[in-house]
Amino acid sequence: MPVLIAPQNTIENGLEGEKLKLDASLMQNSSIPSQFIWPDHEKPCLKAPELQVPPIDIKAFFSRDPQAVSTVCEKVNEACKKHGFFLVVNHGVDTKLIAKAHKLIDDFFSMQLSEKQKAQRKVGEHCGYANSFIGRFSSKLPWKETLSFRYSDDKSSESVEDYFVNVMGEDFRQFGRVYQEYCEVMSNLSLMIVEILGMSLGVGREYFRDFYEGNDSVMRLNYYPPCQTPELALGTGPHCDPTSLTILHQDQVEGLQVFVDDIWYSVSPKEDAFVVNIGDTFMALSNGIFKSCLHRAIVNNKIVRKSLAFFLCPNRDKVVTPPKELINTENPRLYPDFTWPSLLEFTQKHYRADTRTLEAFSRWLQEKNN
Ligand SMILES: C=C1C[C@]23C[C@H]1CC[C@H]2[C@]1(C)CCC[C@@](C)(C(=O)O)[C@H]1[C@@H]3C(=O)O
Ligand SMILES: O=C(O)CCC(=O)C(=O)O
Ligand SMILES: [Fe+2]
Repeated sequence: MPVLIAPQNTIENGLEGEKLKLDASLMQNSSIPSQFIWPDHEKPCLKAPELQVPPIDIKAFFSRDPQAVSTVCEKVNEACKKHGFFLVVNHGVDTKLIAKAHKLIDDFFSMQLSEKQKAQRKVGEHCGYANSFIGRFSSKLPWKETLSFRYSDDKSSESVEDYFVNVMGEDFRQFGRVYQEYCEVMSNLSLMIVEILGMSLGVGREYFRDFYEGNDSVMRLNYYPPCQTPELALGTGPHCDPTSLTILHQDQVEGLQVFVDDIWYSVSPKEDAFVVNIGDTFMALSNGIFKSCLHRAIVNNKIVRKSLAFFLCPNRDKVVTPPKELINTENPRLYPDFTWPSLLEFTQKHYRADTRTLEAFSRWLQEKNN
């Protein structure tokens, strides 16, 4: 099992750590540190064919017109059984809110490093600011900076606004308010999408909607600086999201690629659409019927690329177990019962997310329980 945490004395705290921080000097370098160079078999193809992902019309589905409902369910079913990616359009999310959320990514990541490090992600935790993930990985470092924070539907939990004020200071109250609103909208959109997934799997509208009420999710801002050698680096390496569902809004810079039938395809940005993909947790919940697939983000040598990623996660007490309708002789049980916090701990401390995460996690659980 690949060791996830780099030996602390080599990268994060040592001089090495400073040389690997993504900052102006590193971005102007014509040659990038070896820790950011991916092995030949994982280097990106910068020109990839376009993946045909179906646009799902949310408004049409909720019009309750039987034809619209059945068309949406057919498209979702086909896409999720094959690669787990689809687009959501006619979603009703305020375009001004999306624009504000993108603008604040620029505002945050253009700050001094010392300012950003007030939110520094701590080893073993998944929230906070990360710069090239030094101290997390010892090689194949992603060419990106990220800021991740928790969003909980439960009003008794710390709000996004309070998180930013506590971590960054009173000047970030409005910043936090924007992302609190954005996360609330994403959470509501997620519940509509899991209603559609329930109908597509034949378990009805309410099953997954009830499961994700009171969700305890993760919001992530991805910031990919220009890289002088984009053919050697990756903004985000090949992975499957361990979470349940990802709602991604790309800025208008190409970068997202999905691995389908052994070919890397690009999913081009569309301003009026969110890209939605199934994560490992929902794949387990659907007993493997809907797929969580390998994807990555490439970088370029000219312009910053940004993306907003909302990762739907169930409340910590929910047990991930498929509805009985999805278990039968043709579809025997694939994964053990688990809770999201245990899968999260596994990906944070023991395993770098890839296509085998759930299998490795199942073995880890078994060893832990024996
Ligand atoms: C709970 C999470 C862990 C990651 C962020 C969210 C959901 C996606 C995960 C991630 C993006 C999968 C690829 C590897 C990763 C390390 C990354 O590139 O950021 C993952 C995130 C993480 O572990 O911080
Ligand atoms: O930035 C992107 O387009 C994809 C990022 C991603 O896959 C992730 O953050 O999990
Ligand atoms: Fe992802």
